Amino acid sequence: MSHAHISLRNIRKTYGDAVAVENLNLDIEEGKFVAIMGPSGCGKSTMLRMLAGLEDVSGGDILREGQWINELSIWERDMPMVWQSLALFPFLTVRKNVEFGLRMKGVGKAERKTRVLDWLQKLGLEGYADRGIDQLSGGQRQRVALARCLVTEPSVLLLDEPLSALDAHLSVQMQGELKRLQRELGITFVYVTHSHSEAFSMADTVVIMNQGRIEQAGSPEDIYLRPATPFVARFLGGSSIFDCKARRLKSGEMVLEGPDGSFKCTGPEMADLDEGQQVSLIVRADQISVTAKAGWAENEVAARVVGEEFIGALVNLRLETAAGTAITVQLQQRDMQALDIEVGTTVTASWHPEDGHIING
Ligand SMILES: Nc1ncnc2c1ncn2[C@@H]1O[C@H](COP(=O)(O)OP(=O)(O)OP(=O)(O)O)[C@@H](O)[C@H]1O
Repeated sequence: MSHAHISLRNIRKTYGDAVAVENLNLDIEEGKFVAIMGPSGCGKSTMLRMLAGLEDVSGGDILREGQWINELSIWERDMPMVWQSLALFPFLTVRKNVEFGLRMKGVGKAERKTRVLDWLQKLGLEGYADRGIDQLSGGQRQRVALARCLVTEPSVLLLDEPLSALDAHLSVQMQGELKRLQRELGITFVYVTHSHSEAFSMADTVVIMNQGRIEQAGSPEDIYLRPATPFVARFLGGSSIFDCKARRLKSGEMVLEGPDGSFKCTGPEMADLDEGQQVSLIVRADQISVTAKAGWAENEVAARVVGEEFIGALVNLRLETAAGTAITVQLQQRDMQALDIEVGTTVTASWHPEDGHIING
């Protein structure tokens, strides 16, 4: 029987009466980059700390290559963790910081020296070996923290928001370096982040958590194109969510009806709907068009412009329907100028029936 590299089975963590993680099941394949996302307090760090052995589980099993590892110590698990605060020793040099893990493992002096130099080189730190930690930039410190974990050549690395203390430019640079290292070394990365761009640009699998549970786990494309729950669609942002009920017309065609009108959808999910079934119709911001006049498209809704945000060449236009549904539309700046609209203007938002995505509930 083949086993996932790491499996979490029905993992639960409680602190007194408070439940931090509940019924959490996840299989992580070897050499994959798994990003864990979710709102603050949803249990991301707790899950990572349980994997690392920094926190006991209250229930469930952690398996590695099919072996039960719940009771292994941090050192025996060999899944080091890099986190935002880095936890470097400020009184030791870069070289001594990186060497630390090898000393703990009882690696001999000569081998320690070679391996430390090798990793300092791999991370572009060879000129900094004898510097103190306080003489380094944020990005250099981040690399020292990574080198300190990677020098022990673990097959799994746990990372808790490792780039969140860096400025935007450095963070993007480190994202590229992290992904390259992960791919070249074939290490499994379990990476907690608040940043959508970090998760979606680097991960093979994105896991979205909510209130201690997993809402959806899948490829970035899957999660982006096919959010499984209204929560995931809301969490990712950039989509409009219409509450609807399925209704069969006299013609036999199924439509989606709600406070914002009656909409057509040609997605494969339509065939499985029952009359009266409650669904959420999700339409991405880049799939919605805005026109000044109505009567052009199959799916249309009138909405008032309530805000606009300029992001480089794009504009996020925020609209609200008479029923109070929030609609987000992404436009090119030049298209926005051609529309000649402002906050308070009423416009028509429309989309093609094949562009809607249906979620139960
Ligand atoms: N030592 C603790 N004692 C009591 N409650 C805790 C403890 N550690 C975490 N919690 C609670 O467990 C829940 C999950 O916390 P956790 O730190 O895992 O969330 P998170 O998703 O990592 O949040 P953030 O994104 O803000 O870092 C929270 O409600 C938190 O308050």
